[in-house]
Amino acid sequence: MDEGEPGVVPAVESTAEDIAEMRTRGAATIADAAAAALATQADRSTAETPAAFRRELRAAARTLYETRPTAVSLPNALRYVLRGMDGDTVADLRASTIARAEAFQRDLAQAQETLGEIGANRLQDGDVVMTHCHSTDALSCIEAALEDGKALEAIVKETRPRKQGHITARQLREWGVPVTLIVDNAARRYLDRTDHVLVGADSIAADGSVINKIGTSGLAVNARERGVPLMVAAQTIKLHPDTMTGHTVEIELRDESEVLTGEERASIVDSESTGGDEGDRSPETDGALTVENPAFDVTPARYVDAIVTERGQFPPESIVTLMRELFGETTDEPWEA
Ligand SMILES: O=C(COP(=O)(O)O)[C@H](O)[C@H](O)COP(=O)(O)O
Repeated sequence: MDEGEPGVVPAVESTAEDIAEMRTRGAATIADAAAAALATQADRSTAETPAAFRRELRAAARTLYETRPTAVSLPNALRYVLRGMDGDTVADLRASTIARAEAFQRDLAQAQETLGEIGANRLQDGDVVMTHCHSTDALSCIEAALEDGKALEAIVKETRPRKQGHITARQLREWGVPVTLIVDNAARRYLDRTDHVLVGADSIAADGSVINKIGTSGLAVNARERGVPLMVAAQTIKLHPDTMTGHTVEIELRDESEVLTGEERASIVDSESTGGDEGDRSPETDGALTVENPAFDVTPARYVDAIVTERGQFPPESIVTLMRELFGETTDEPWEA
């Protein structure tokens, strides 16, 4: 991350670092943390003029925006809060920004609950649900189904390289759901006894394609081949308005170290094959061994059976109508103003 922008309070810097380092992760959780950070910036700002206050809030939003590129919930949250910054005095600007951020957080929690109730209707008593990664929106559907008295079982994909499947498994066990944890490569085999694949989303494009944790698209293709429906649980904050004007969603590439330790690299690229010294094994010098670590992939709309939002469930091809209604045709980046 950069040096830091003038006026940005340390709490915002540390929220940004938590997001970048994935101590705070998952699209909804990131959006919630970003809104809370803007409220903290507003609260702790020492700006003496309205112009300075606005500058600081924009700088704070930029700091948060630059952390991770794929989950659109982050810029959507920042845009929402900054648009609510209103007033002619620092006191008014502070109060309106904090109120707007708090409203955002309340709505986010409410949307997740509502979405869960809608998604739960798709799940029947006795169903087996396969999950990928850890999605609070997806889990909300399972929680609501359990509250309705339905017994569910889960097949939880480990989700390499960071194993967010363990977080999902822990939550499901806390709720008393029987869990079978599998490695990602076993998914197709276990689709034979799966009734629903249930995943979340980091972004949803105007054509209904779903951007989610790497491996989602392969799972979706396999699920279609096996005749298992794929349901995406995603609050409308995951709709990516820029895709209405043809922009593509940037897929985050993460560090090699999540995939391969230095020792593992050395065991692959030995001194013989590099023709160099024992110590000459850094990623820079072992140019011929490239590790790529995309964090997300794109699942085309045709493999998705339903997108469940707090506004109802939609066939993916019709999501653009909701996107237009909620975001209009254009978006701006108020932190660049
Ligand atoms: O892909 C991930 C998390 O990726 P990462 O671990 O890289 O952040 C989740 O499926 C979505 O963010 C949805 O989560 P939620 O439903 O909680 O918003």
